[in-house]
Amino acid sequence: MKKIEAIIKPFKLDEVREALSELGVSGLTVTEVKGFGRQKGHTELYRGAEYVVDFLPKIKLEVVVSSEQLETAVDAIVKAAHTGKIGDGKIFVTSVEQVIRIRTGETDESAL
Ligand SMILES: Nc1ncnc2c1ncn2[C@@H]1O[C@H](COP(=O)(O)OP(=O)(O)OP(=O)(O)O)[C@@H](O)[C@H]1O
Repeated sequence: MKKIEAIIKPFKLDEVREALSELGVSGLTVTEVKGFGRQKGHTELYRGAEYVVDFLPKIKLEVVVSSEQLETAVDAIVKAAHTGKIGDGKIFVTSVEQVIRIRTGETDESAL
């Protein structure tokens, strides 16, 4: 199993969530975060306003998928979150050792 951590532009969240739902992804976690990438020192447009980039609001989306689903899920996120403009975000993939559904005690793929 793999955890995909995607830092995306906030206004892209609905599109990304929809794309993942279409793949049958049944759960995910979203956090409001702040960050910067290479654009530091430049300006970025956020909700119509130009910001001199310090820390910009971003969404961190975490989703754990089976290893077989990884590539399709990453592709879907990239496609949905892409604008081609600076600050589109980044995706980090890590391995997950164990998943447990607390209510039923199911584990790993059955618990996703
Ligand atoms: N190396 C990193 N480690 C942790 N978080 C990162 C890293 N790089 C980027 N991020 C996070 O991803 C967000 C978006 O990054 P961003 O798209 O600006 O990266 P970039 O490499 O500068 O690419 P681009 O040229 O498209 O702007 C940042 O605001 C930050 O929250």
